[in-house]
Amino acid sequence: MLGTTTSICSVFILFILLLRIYTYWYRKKVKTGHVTPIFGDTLYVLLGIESFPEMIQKIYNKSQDIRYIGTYQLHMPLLLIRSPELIKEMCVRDFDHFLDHRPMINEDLDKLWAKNLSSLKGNSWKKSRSAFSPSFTGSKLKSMLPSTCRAAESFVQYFLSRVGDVVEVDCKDIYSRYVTNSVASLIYGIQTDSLVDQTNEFHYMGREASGVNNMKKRIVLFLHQLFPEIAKFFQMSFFGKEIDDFFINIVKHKMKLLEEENMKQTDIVGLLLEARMGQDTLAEETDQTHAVENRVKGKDIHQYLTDIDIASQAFVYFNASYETISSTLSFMSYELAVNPEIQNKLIQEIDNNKDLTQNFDAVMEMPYLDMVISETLRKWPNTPATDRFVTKPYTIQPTLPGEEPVHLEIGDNILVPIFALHRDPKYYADPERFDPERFSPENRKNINPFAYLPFGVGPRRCLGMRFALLQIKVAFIHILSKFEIVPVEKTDIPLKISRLSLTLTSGESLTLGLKKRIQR
Ligand code: HEM
Repeated sequence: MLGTTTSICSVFILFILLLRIYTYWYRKKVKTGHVTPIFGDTLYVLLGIESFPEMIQKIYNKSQDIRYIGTYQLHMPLLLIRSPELIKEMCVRDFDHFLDHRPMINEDLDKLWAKNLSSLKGNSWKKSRSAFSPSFTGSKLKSMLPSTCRAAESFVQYFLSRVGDVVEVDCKDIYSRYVTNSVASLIYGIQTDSLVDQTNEFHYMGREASGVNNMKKRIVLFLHQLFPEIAKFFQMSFFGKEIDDFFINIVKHKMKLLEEENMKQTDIVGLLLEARMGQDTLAEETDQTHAVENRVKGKDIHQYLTDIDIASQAFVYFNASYETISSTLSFMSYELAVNPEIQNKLIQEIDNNKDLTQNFDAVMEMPYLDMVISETLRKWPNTPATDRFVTKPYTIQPTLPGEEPVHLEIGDNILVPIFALHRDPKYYADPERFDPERFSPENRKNINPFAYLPFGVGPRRCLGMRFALLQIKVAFIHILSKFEIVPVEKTDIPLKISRLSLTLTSGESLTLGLKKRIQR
C-alpha cells in the first residue's frame, strides 16, 4: 500500500515538474508548436531522424506570421526569433541585454575551450575581442596571401600528378586537409602536408576536435549544454586531454623559441606572443567596425594575456577554420558540379584574371566569385543557428495584433535561425535554387541584411569572416584554373546532409570528380 502511494506521489510530482517546465513559454504568452515532454523539440534529432538545421527550420515554419516562437531543447526553453527586424533590435541595438552565448562547454573541464572568444562572457569577452580583432585586419590578411597561395598550389599539384583525366575525391576529406595545411602555417607557423602524409598529426587533431559527427562527442556536448552538473560529476571533457595538451604545448614551445632566439614572427600565435612581450606589432591598427571593441580598446591589453588565453584563441581559430571552411568548400564544389553553366562563368572570370592571383585586392574583389560564395553561404550556412543568453532583463514590446509584452529574464536564451531564414521564400524566391544572381550588384541591395547571416550578427559576429573568405577564394581560383568539378557515379544528387552533426555539413562523404582542364 505504502509502495503504491509512493509511486502515485512520484508520478504526480513528475507530472507537476514536467508541466512547469513545458509551460514556460505558455506562461509568458509565447506560442509553441506541439512539444513532446522530456524530449522537447529534439526527439527526432536524438533519434537521428532529422538534422539539427532541419529541426530548427521545422519550428521556424510552424507559423508564418509571428515574430517569435517558443521551443524546448530537451527541457531547456529557447525563444526562436523569426523576424529579421527583431533580430536587429535584440542583437545590435539592445546588444547589452544579450551579451553572451549560452554556455556550451563546462569551463572547468575544458580549459582550452574556456578562454576562447566565443565562450568568454561580459567584460572578459569585450577585452579579448579588442585584443584579438587585429589578428585579421586588412594588412594582416594581405600578408597571408602568399602562404595561402602556396597551400592552394600544392593542393592542386597533388591532384594534377594523379593518374587519369578525372580524379575522384571525397570533398570532406581533401578540403579538411587543404585547410589544415594552409591554416596550420598561418596560425602556428607550422608547415604540414596532410595530403601526402595521410596520418598527419595536425589533421588528426583537427578532425578529433571538430568531431561532433562522433556519437560519443555529441552525447558529451548535449550533457555539457543541458545537464552540466552530470558532465561535471563524471568529469566528462569535450575535447579531452590529448587535444588540450597538443595545442597548449605548441604555444608553450613557440614562446620558448621566441624568448631564446628572439626570431621575428609572422604567424598569428607568434604575433600575439610578441604583442604580449611588449613589441606590440598587433596594436598598430584597429578594426573600425566594432563599437564595443572601440569602447574597451586599451593599449596594454595584450600584456594581460596568459599562455592559455593565447592557446585557447589560436585553437578556436584552427577549429573554426577546419570545420567551416572545408564544409563551405565542399558545398560550393557540389553546386558548381551540378550547375555547369555557373561553373563555366566562374572559370571564365578566373581565366581572365589569372595574372592577378598574387594581388590581394583583385582576389578579394572578383565579382562573380564573390557572388557564388555568397550564394553558397546562403544556401548552406555552416552554422545553422546562433544563440544569445539574456544578460539583462528585456521586454519584447508588442507590435503585431495578438502580441503581448514578453518579459525575458537573465538566463533565458534566444535562438537566431540562420539556416531557416536563408531558406524562407519570403526573403529568397525559390530558396532551394542555387542562384548567385541574387548577389549581383543590382540585386544585392534587395536582400534584407538581417535575413542573411552566415557569419552571425552584431558585435558578436564571426571574427574570422575575411580570413575564411580569403581561404575559400584562393582555393577556388587555384582549383578552377586547372580543373573542372564534375559529378561522378558515386555523387549523391541531391546532396545529403549529416544528421549527426550540429553544424550544417554534408553526410558521410561527398564524392566528386576533379576533371583536368585542357590548357590552351
Ligand atoms: C565559412 C566560414 C565561417 C562561418 C560560416 C562562420 C560563422 C560564424 C558564426 C555564425 C558565428 C556566430 C556569430 C554570432 O553569434 O553572431 C561565428 C563566430 C565566431 N567565429 Fe566564425 N565562421 C567561419 C569561419 C571562421 C574562422 C576561419 C574563424 C577564425 C579563424 C572564425 C572565428 C570565429 C570566432 C572567434 C567567433 C566568436 C566571435 C565572438 O563571440 O566574439 N570563424 N562564426
